[in-house]
Amino acid sequence: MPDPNPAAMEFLLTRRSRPAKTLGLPVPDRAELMRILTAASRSPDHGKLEPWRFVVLQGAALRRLGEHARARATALGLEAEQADKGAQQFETGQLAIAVIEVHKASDKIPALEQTYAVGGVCLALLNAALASGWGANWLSGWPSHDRGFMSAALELDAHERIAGFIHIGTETSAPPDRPRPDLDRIVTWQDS
Ligand SMILES: Cc1cc2nc3c(=O)[nH]c(=O)nc-3n(C[C@H](O)[C@H](O)[C@H](O)COP(=O)(O)O)c2cc1C
Repeated sequence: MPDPNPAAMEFLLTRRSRPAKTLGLPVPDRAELMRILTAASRSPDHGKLEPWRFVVLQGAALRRLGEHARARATALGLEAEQADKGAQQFETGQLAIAVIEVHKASDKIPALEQTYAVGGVCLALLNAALASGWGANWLSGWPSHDRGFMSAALELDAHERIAGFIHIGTETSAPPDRPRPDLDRIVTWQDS
């Protein structure tokens, strides 16, 4: 017989992100973040390769990433609007966790499965923050795909890349929910 957890199911059925730009102070302290990161790391991981790590970014560290994003935008010749889009999450954010995909050499586990696992960690991190009562938002943006930014701002090695920045903070406004997928369009049933 199933052993339901109605509170967990209700959370999953109603969970939603809060836009990063609406997140304010306070933010979780180190002890609470360790609990949230522990929950995030309790994620499916084929072959137990642990192909991820976290960089917790706050205050001056976030502003420094903003400066790196501006410098890369200039080096890449991006328009001002693009530069702003890339830099603003670091210039205005209070707390963000960079989830780093750390590719592990393996004869058995394809790289794509490691990428899927890290995506799962990002969602688990988002959900752990939301379940703890914080607002949270998973952002990427062009800097997260720019090798120059990855090297200069976070000193990532060639086998590492940014899976996402999970912003966490206090919700200051409650935007309406976004439309959700129509299950009738995406579910097929096969039983014969
Ligand atoms: C890999 C990934 C990257 C994303 N990057 C951005 C981003 O850079 N900017 C943005 O506005 N939304 C981005 N989003 C979408 C936000 O996380 C958005 O708030 C989310 O889709 C809302 O979903 P939820 O309410 O179900 O949590 C990204 C989502 C994913 C999965």
